[in-house]
Amino acid sequence: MTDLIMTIEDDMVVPNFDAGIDDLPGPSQHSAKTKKAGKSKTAREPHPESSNENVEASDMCDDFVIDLDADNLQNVHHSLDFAMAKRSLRRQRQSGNYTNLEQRIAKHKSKLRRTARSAPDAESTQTEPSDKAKDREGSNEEAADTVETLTGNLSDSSDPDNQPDAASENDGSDEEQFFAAASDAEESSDLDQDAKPVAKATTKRHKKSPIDFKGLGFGSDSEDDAAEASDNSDIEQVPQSGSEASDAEAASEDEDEEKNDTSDAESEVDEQAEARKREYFGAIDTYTDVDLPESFNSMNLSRPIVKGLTQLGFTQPTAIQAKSIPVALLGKDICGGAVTGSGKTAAFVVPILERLLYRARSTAVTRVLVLCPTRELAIQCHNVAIKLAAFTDVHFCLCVGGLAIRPQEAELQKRPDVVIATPGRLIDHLRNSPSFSLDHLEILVMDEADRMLEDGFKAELTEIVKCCPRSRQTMLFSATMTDNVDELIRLSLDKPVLVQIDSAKKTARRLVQEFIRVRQNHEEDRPAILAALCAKTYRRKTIVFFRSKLAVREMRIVFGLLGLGATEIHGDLTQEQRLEALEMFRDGEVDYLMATDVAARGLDIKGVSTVINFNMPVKYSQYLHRVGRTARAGKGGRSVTLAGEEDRKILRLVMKNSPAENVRRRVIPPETIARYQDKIEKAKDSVAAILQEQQEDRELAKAEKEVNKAKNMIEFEAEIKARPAKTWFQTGAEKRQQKEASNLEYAAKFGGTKAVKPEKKTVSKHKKRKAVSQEDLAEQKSALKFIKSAKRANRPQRLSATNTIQRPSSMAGTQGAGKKKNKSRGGLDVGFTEDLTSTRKQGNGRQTTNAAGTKGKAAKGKRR
Ligand SMILES: Nc1ncnc2c1ncn2[C@@H]1O[C@H](COP(=O)(O)OP(=O)(O)OP(=O)(O)O)[C@@H](O)[C@H]1O
Repeated sequence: MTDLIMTIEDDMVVPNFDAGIDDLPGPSQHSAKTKKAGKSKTAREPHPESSNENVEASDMCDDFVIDLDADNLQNVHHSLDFAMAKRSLRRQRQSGNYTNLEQRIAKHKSKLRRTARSAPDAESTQTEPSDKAKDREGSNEEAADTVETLTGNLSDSSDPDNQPDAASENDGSDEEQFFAAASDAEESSDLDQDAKPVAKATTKRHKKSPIDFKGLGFGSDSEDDAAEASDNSDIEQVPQSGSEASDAEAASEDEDEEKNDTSDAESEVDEQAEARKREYFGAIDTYTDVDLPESFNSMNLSRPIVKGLTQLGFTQPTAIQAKSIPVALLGKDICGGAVTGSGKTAAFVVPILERLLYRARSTAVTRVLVLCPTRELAIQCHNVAIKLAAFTDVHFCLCVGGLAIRPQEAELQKRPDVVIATPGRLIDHLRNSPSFSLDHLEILVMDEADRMLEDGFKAELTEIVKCCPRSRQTMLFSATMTDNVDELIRLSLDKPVLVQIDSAKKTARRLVQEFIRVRQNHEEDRPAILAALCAKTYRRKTIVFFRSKLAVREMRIVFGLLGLGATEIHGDLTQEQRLEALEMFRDGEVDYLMATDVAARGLDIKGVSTVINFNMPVKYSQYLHRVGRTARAGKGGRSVTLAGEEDRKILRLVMKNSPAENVRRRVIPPETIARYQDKIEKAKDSVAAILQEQQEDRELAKAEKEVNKAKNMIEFEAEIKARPAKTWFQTGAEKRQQKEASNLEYAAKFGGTKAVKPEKKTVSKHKKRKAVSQEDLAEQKSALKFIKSAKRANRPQRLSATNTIQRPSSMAGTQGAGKKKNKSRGGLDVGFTEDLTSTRKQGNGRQTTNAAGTKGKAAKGKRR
């Protein structure tokens, strides 16, 4: 490929302590040229995103990462060249002689600890209370309650009640030792960390290890492990064992064969991905000479855009914005990657708006298309775009599935400047909405591009891309981008610029990740662990992710019975119910949002303090997106994952890609689990009854919908028959097939992840049908029969380019969201959005949470 390719790399953001970093021998993946350029920038002021300094530094020196302030780091580098030492250590280890060097490292580390202890507490000067402080608040609240539960959560080793159930575990000693270590670490994080953050960082940083499972209590149960766990229990000793652990090769000496294999496989996969990336993006040359803008004002943006940004409180660009906006304004294709919550939405919306300010206004055409993988994400993106464009005359249209199609068609007929859509609905419009086309498209954006490529949208995307002019500018953004370079080639980016701020495997810098081990024979403990966690520790704005919809429904009922306000979001709900649930959670009406992965990507809900993974997701990228719902926009947050034995691979990736001081282990004492198990057991019958009731509700609602549909068909038969028959891009079965295939492809390519099991759609449908009463079934059948015959009657008619059949206004009036018809286009945009989000106004059977967690009476009342 002869394209001129430019890449902006991590080291373009200059951390506070660049001098120290630059002194390090650069890792091999950074070209000498880039390093040199990085050095030349050391005098520059810290970037607004310099809060990312440690993460970025860790990218540059992936083996030794120190979370220190500039002075300490310089001390370290001046006194010992760690990277060199590490290499020698490795060599000496191979020859069996490393005592001397280890002693040297140990000496320097203890010196470092001494320095760190005497160093002033940088973080304690923060105005915002730290997460730890907030947790401490929680702890105090808990103290009045069943204190042992909270301390139990943190496994207070001094409390006999909090000791692990030795009888039930075969590795009591190593667990006990480890609990002590975890407990110490956790408690000190609550009580001491603010006082000694540097000391903590110093001692724990060396635990950064790709394969330090023992550190999390996931190691084997051998005596050796127990001994090592014992070492780890003394936090001051961690660096010694940790320094070994931080060296992937060295650590592999202590790991079992399986771990070695996986580690090798992972690095091989990484190398392959890197090679593919380089092949596609060509020689890595650079943007290092470009002065990155440090404020929006210095980006030469127009006044209306700056006003929009200011109104949203965006004064300084985030790193991804600082790097990609200037490139996007040049009209170049972009492949942008930055950690979750880093402001990628504005990174593409701002240049779009800026460019649209200079559009020819004589003819209205759709010039920009933004594709999002989920409806909620598209709605959110639409809202952000409207706010940023508040002082411009740019018009938007939202086209997402699950909402009335007619109002969207009406909007599209007005040829909005920007269409924000989900792929399926967009294709529907492209095929069936008269006069809508992408012929004049200038910019195509794909948010969460990797998800769209990997998750069954590939064919749809290809179809959409085919409909766009080749001359367009294309921008792809995601927090987990790089694995899909092959797919990006297919999307024919033209001379793309890679704007990769953070590694595609990194979590947000201020995210603390906790793990709770669920032993092989204790899988049934999960509900009790979750209930205990939420009832006692994580009481506010918490999202809980599950693998299945049934699990979401069940746990929501359990939460209701335990008096915990929760709502749910998953694919079995109508779009209105999904939006309703989000709104309730956003507004703080409930504290818990129980979700499947439908809510894992992109959602930006202010103040989410905790994300809990009831199960570890099957892909590491899913994990990153899930935990990315907290710790956004530079704020702190916490994730808690219930990890089983089968989750080691993902856990290993977490360990490898997160600063060690941000990874914790949490232990919940068996008594607490038993207590909550008891409560859940007692509620079992109620849960079953409520589930049954919900199932019946759903079936009835479905039947009601079909009947209404049939009524409409009868009432408007002539008009409906006169319409052109819709054409579909893919059948449901084809789509499912493709999703399975792409998941398998992903698993085969990138290993370390499992293919998603094919959905058992037919079985569940069958079961559902069984549950419906005979009467409803008969009603449904006759309605469906009628619909089918009406459709059959329509079949010969096909959409043609010249077809301009007008829909009867009476039909448009039946679509709830389309009722508002503002005269000005701007008014329409806003009204449309309001209609979408304010589902209450539409009487859509708001989900209310009562003690039993059942859906609202509104729906039932409506039915009656
Ligand atoms: N320049 C800025 N200054 C302050 N806050 C910002 C800025 N840019 C974005 N934000 C805020 O950061 C948060 C995250 O932004 P956004 O949703 O665009 O992140 P993202 O990178 O797309 O996340 P994800 O990968 O999860 O989709 C939002 O609440 C947004 O308001």
